[in-house]
Formats: sequence, structure tokens, C-alpha cells
Amino acid sequence: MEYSPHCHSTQPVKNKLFVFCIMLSLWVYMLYCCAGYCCTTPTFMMEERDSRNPPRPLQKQDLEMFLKSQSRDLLNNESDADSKGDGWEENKGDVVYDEDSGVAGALNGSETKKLPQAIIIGVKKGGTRALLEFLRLHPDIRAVGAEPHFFDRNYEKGLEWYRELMPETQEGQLTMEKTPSYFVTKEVPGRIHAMSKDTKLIVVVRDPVTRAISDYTQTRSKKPDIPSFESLTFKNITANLIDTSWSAVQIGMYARHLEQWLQFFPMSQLLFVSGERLISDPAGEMARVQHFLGLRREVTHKHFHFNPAKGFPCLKRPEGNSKPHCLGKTKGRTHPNIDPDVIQRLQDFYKPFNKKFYQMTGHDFGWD
Ligand SMILES: Nc1ncnc2c1ncn2[C@@H]1O[C@H](COP(=O)(O)OS(=O)(=O)O)[C@@H](OP(=O)(O)O)[C@H]1O
Repeated sequence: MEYSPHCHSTQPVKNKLFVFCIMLSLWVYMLYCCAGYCCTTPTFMMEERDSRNPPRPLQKQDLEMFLKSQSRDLLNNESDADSKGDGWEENKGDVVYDEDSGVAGALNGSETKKLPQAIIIGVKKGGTRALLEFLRLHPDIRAVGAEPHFFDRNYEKGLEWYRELMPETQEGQLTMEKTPSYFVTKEVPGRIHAMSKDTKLIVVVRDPVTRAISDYTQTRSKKPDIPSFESLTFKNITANLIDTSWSAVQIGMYARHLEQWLQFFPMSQLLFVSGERLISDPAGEMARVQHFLGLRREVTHKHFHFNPAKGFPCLKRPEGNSKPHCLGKTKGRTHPNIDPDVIQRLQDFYKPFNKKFYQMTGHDFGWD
């Protein structure tokens, strides 16, 4: 085998040259990145790729798009308009005023999903959507828009499924949801108690006769061919026998339903909001609710504007010039005219239930 001194002397030089080339390419690449042209480093992920446009920070629309895609998933599972949480007439995205803080929290990783500490449990057609939307104006409240129906229809899916539905919250913010059917579902008090015995429970109640008519009006809007309210109310009209198995009637027997809740929760953990006062004095009723939730009074008369055409209070930003937002067409429907004699008989039927309810809650709601 031939000995070659030349070969031995050139090898280290070649190696050095090779290392130098690699170092040089790395330096060039780093300079290129620092000049802003590199699109593979995480820092620049949110920027426009086009170097002619300035970098764009994460914006409100990005989060709204994300939230909309989430709520669409829930929409697909629900049939009732309110279950979808889409009660607003216009600029629905603007209703949740505090999304920006959500973006900040999401970016610094300080947000987590929590099980609700307070729930609006009822009653159907009481004004639950209005209350939830009013509460969402509060910076310390985050609420899921759609009705999760976890404790009555989806319980087998488990608490982790439920938690996943919740919005992210920062330290000190309350998580809330509303599902009006909870109040009248026998299994629900025990199930909520099993989640947390400290859960605060809010019930929006309304004159049970008007509530029944509102309930009927909603059903008729979906099934126009149903029998009249008058005929559904009675099992036997001549015997004056009211059909208490009809849900529109049954839901209004508030004292009966409340008894179930008191087997698990003390009265101090329940707040009863007057559906009537939520319309005539929303700021006053909201003061009670914020106090009950241990929150400072942020939602005040400045947030409300009575809309005479709609006949209801609508929401406005106190500092902005934007138009007030009213709840959508499914809230505040025109009720059919009901035979006054039937209304009187229903009022008589509810009288003892109302009386008992006033005694239990220590509050006369003035329905009689
Ligand atoms: N601010 C405001 N705007 C519109 N509507 C308002 C408002 N406050 C309370 N209400 C009353 O809310 C009633 C509907 O109640 P819910 O939201 O609980 O209905 S549901 O059970 O979720 O379907 C709805 O009942 P109807 O009038 O029978 O449609 C309203 O009377």
C-alpha cells in the first residue's frame, strides 16, 4: 500500500472549512430571521407573511371566530332557539363586551375552564335569557351562551365534558350557565349538590299564568296545529279539573319544585329574581343578583335603555354611542288572547301554590 503525505496534511483543513461553512450559513440564516423574513420561528406565527404589511397582533375577530365555531357545535345539538343562546337581534358578537380580556388571558396562559359556581336553574319562560345576558356585562362573569342541559339530559357524559363546555376564566371570575329545565327536573338538585354543595342557584320566576301562556305561545310557534290553550288546560272543563300533567301548567307550581331543592340546599343559596321586575326595573333586580353573587355593582341603570317598540329593556354600552341591543324575536312574543274565564280559573288554581311559595321564599311576588 502506497504512503501519501499529501492526503494526511489536507484532511484537517477540509474539516475546518466544512465547519466554517456551516457556521457562516447559520449566521446568514439568523440575520435573515432578525430582519423579519423568516416564517418558521414561533415569534412570527401571528404576523402577515407579506413583508409589505406590518405585523398584525391577535385581534378580537380571531377570538370571535373561535367562539362562533364553538357555539356552532352546540347549535347542532339543540333544537330550541334559546338552547342555542342566540337570543340577540343584532351585532350578536358585540354582546359579550369583554372578549379582549379573554384574548389577553389566553395569550399569557392564565385562563382555565372551571365548573360553574353559579347556575340559573329556571324557570322556563321566566326571563332567564335576559338575566344571563345582563350578567354577561359584568367583567367578573363568564357564561356559556347555549344551554348545556348537563344535569338533566347529558349527565352520563360526565363532569369533564361539562367543564369543557365552559368558557375560560381568569382568577376571580365566576363561571355561569343557564338551563331553565333544571328547576323542574327531580334528579337535578342532588346532581348539582354532588358537583358542589356551594353552588349558587338563581331562579327567575314569573306569574305562573302568564308563564304558562308564554310557554304555550312558544310551542305553538313551532307546531301551529296544536289544540287551543283553553282545551289543553283542562282534563275536564265542566268539572273544573285542571290538567296538572301538562308541563305548561305543572312548571308554575313553584312551591312543589322548590321543596325538592330544599332537600339539598339551604334557602340562603337560592336567589329568586322577579321576572316582572327584571322588565320594569332591570337595574334594581341586577343589584340584588350581583350582591347575591358577591360581586361589585358593575351592571347599573347606565346599561339599560327601555325600547318602547320592543316593550322591553335593551342593553347599551354606557360609554359608547352604539345602538342598544334587544333580545331577538323569540323573546317578547305576542301572546294569543285567552278566554278570561280560563285565566281566572288558572289564577284560582295557582293561588295556594303561590301563597306557599311566598311563605317559603319570604317574598310576595304580587301575582294574586
Ligand atoms: N329584556 C327583555 N327582552 C325580551 N324579553 C324579556 C326581557 N326581559 C324579560 N323577558 C321575558 O323573557 C321571556 C322569555 O323567557 P326565557 O328567556 O326564560 O325563555 S326560555 O325558557 O329560555 O325559552 C319572554 O317571554 P315572552 O314575552 O312570553 O316571549 C319575555 O317576556
